[in-house]
Parts: sequence; structure tokens; C-alpha cells
Amino acid sequence: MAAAVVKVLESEAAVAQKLCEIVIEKANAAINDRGVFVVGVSGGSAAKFLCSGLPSATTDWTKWRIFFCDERYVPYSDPECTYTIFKDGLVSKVPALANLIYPINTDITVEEAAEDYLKKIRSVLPGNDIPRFDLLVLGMGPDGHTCSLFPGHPLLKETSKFVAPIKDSPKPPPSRVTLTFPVINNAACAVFASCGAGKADILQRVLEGGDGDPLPAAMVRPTDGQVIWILDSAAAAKLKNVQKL
Ligand SMILES: O=C(O)[C@H](O)[C@@H](O)[C@H](O)[C@H](O)COP(=O)(O)O
Repeated sequence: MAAAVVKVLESEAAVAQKLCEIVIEKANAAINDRGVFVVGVSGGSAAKFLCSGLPSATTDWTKWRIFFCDERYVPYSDPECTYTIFKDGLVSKVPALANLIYPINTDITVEEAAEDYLKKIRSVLPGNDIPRFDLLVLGMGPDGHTCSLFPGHPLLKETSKFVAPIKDSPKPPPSRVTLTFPVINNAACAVFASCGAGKADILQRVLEGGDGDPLPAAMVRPTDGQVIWILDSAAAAKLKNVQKL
């Protein structure tokens, strides 16, 4: 397990640009090596950053397979739906992706949607082993959550389900579908993008530790992969010990 790589940039715009550069670099390397790039994306500012920078990138979009690290169990017509954010912000500009992005099915129960989502992942990453994503693009909430994995929630300890439903998310909406830690920590790479002074204290706890149980974002430690944090200087302001590259 490699130490986290932390990159600190001056502005949010620079963080967005760097995130997109890393995603494209990972995509083109995976396509070159294996002919496919399997990525998980997230909502929040990560979605905004990806939709701003990716459409103009040079890559073979037909080799991309885009999943959601977590998704809110809301209709596609709801502005809170992360799939719709990517449909409008990325797929509308890159039509080749139209059938290569995998939304959760909200016409079935959230439990069924989680099971169905694992089947969708298996259609691209077949077998019985833990699915291995090339890249997961993650965000971290102000409470240290990532995906729909919240501090103190029993789902942090989930080991039998690779994709889980949650019906009591402390952040609305309460019902969601999320990857669990066995899958997250089997990824080849996880990259976080976090900006703003509001993230400084929680980032210090996540990256430099503290008393008590580790926060969910600190539990992202792929066993055979890397973790990259891309921060703006406001978010990184309270870090003392991490090696900033
Ligand atoms: O599902 C959600 O409710 C959000 O997508 C959420 O999990 C978000 O990813 C984080 O709160 C980080 O968001 P920011 O990077 O925008 O702070």
C-alpha cells in the first residue's frame, strides 16, 4: 500500500485541470494496455471539474466505461441525480459515451438497484473476484464521508456486498447506492479533488490522523494501487506533515 500522494495547487481551476489531466493520463494508459478504461465518478465538485475539462480531451472515448462510485436514488429528472449531471455536462458533448455510462435503475427498489448495479459492473468487469476499477474519482464531504459511506455508519464495515443500498444517509437524499470498501480498495487508483477553506480541518484529520476511528475518506487505501489527493491551497492550509508533491 503506497503512501498517499498530495498535490497542492493555487486555485480551484488548477485543481480541476489537474484532475482532468490525471483522468486522461490513466484512461489513455489503460486503453493502451488493455483496450478499455473502467472509471467510477462521483458527484459534488468532482462532477463539475470533470464536466468542465474532459469534453475537450484527446482520448478514444469508445473504450471508456463510466460508472458511479455512488449515486443518489432519485429520478433522472431530479437535478440531484449525478447521472444527469454527467449526461448534460459530458455525454451531450461526447455522444460516443451515450451507451458507455451506467446509471443506477431508479424504477426498482434501492435494494434491487444495488444488486442490479453490480450486474452492470460485472458486464464490464466479469468474474467473481472483487471488481477492479482502473480509477475512482472521489469527493470528500465536510464530515469526511466519501461515496455514500458516512462516519460511524455500519456500511463502513460491509464486506459481503460490493455495491450496497443505503436508506439512512445523513446527507439528503437518504436513499442511495454506493460502492463499498472492498471494491474501493481494490481499485488501481483513487483520486480525490477537494477545494476551499471549509475542507482544511477535516483534511488535516483525514491525511494526518487523529484520535478515534479513521474517517471514511481516510479508509481509502487501495491494497494494490495508489491514492492521489489534489487540493487547492485553502484546503491544504492546515496540513503539516504530509509530503506535498
Ligand atoms: O452524494 C452527495 O451528496 C455528494 O456528491 C457528496 O458526496 C460530495 O461528493 C461530497 O460532499 C464532496 O463534495 P464537494 O467536493 O463538492 O465538497
